[in-house]
Amino acid sequence: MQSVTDVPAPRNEPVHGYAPGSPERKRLTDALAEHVAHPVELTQTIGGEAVLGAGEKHDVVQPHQHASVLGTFGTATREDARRAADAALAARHDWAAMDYDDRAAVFLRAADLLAGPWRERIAAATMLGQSKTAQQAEIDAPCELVDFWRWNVHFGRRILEEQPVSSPGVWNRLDHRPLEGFVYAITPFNFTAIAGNLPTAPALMGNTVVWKPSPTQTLAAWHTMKLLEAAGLPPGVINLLTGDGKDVSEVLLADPDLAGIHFTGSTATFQHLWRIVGENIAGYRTYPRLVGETGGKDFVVAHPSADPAVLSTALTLGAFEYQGQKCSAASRAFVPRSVWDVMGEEFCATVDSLTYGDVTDLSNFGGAVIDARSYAKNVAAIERAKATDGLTIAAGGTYDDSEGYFVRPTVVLGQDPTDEAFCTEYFGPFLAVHVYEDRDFDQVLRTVDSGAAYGLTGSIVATDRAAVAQASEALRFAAGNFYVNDKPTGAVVGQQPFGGSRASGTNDKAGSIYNLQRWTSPRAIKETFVAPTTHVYPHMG
Ligand SMILES: NC(=O)c1ccc[n+]([C@@H]2O[C@H](COP(=O)([O-])OP(=O)(O)OC[C@H]3O[C@@H](n4cnc5c(N)ncnc54)[C@H](O)[C@@H]3O)[C@@H](O)[C@H]2O)c1
Ligand SMILES: N[C@@H](CCC=O)C(=O)O
Repeated sequence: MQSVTDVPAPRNEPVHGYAPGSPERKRLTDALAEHVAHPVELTQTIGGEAVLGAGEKHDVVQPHQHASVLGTFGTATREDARRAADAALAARHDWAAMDYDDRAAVFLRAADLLAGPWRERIAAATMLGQSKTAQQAEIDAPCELVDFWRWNVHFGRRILEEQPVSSPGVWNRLDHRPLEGFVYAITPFNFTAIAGNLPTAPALMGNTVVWKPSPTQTLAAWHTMKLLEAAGLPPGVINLLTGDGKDVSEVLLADPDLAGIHFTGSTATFQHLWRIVGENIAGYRTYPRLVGETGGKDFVVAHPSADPAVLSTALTLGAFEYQGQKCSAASRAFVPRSVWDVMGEEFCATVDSLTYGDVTDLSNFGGAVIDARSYAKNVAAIERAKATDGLTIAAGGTYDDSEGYFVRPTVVLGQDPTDEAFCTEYFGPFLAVHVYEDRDFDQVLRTVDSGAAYGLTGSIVATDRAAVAQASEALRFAAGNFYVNDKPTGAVVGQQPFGGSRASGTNDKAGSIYNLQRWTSPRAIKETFVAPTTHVYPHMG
């Protein structure tokens, strides 16, 4: 049982601007130079020990300059996976028995280290390894990861506080136990904060974890692991394995002690993992908790009353920040003809003016897409658009991978809102726009709702309040995060709990009380102070 004390009040980490001449800009450029000058051996952490993955070796490169190697890892083997699961199970008893405050203190200290002395090291690793600009890295890690760690401690405490009523002579309690076994955290390339949150949220609630980050995010993940160790995380609580995870899953998904999967990534990968768990279901000690936040085909719908400047900015930022590689990125837009006539041309010119380049040149708006696979997928989408009747390239449409995986921000006008461009997640800087007749707003809302399998984020841009209310109701199940007169990206922990349903995931809202609840298995305890000593009821005479 855990005691309940006050924890520090959470607050959102302020976002640094890195303006020319600022001290944080100097620290950031120093950190960038340090990473580039010293490629690292990206070891795993198993039971607190640093060991190189025993399998095939891979380089982590700068996507905007793919000849530049930042580090090398070895793919985790089945043996590595076995040792990691054993280490997690060995650490489980002591970690679960530790008071909540002691566990929380590790993550609060990690948050303060990241907000302070580790800030630029992790931000620079995120910029270089994942091709993020200073702004995009800043809102990811440090800021969002600091927020996850601080807010989770606050939410976890609220869960412990949740206790039943007691009737006279009886004391009822809830013991918020961790799950029985280990949690398998599998994380995506695009957010260092998500990668850091997925293993630590279950750990805060007393679970021990095997963490498998994305190969292309390994540099920042490795530094995050080192930061957690510096914050006092005991050996074995989180065990980091490198590589693509295929062999790891063969071992861990077949383990009777698999107690949960904390996943963020594509819909296809999550469905694959779920399928294997389903096949193995009779072999587990307990039903594994499956928490997965997955893909999106996020919409912006404009009403004829929309402010053209608000719409244009929401589309530019929503679709093209971080090269469209946010699960929340606007990738389909529905714009009334009267509004498009006002803002369409200027919007496309703005998109064509966006600079994508080397992210160490802080004047750039964006960088490259993550790797050759993503580049090929986006090139294919652009070429298909060029070759398809009814689709027209209105901005961008070019690409070049000679130095980095660069795809120009691309706007495609589509007459048919059911075309593939309006329902497939390309996960790149590709925005499909359908211009509709002003009178067809009702029909367009139905098309948006049924047009894609996902349900992650979306926006309505309108000044007419009745239109906002109509869209909010018509699109109630089309997005787990719904925005009014804003871009559909940029959720802040503690302010807009994040996640979606349908093909976008289990909607357990990362960085919220709902998510942390999934990592506990409450035990109800009833204690009777003066216990009955007869089985005879009054009515029995
Ligand atoms: N909804 C959200 O909150 C959210 C947030 C970020 C990203 N995403 C989604 O993530 C996707 C992009 O990320 P990605 O390209 O890293 O996704 P991905 O599915 O390719 O990979 C995600 C993780 O799964 C691992 N993986 C793949 N197969 C595996 C297996 N058999 N066993 C174990 N691990 C395995 C990968 O190595 C990686 O670590 C997009 O679809 C995006 O929408 C969703
Ligand atoms: N939470 C982020 C998206 C995470 C997915 O990539 C946002 O709201 O933009």
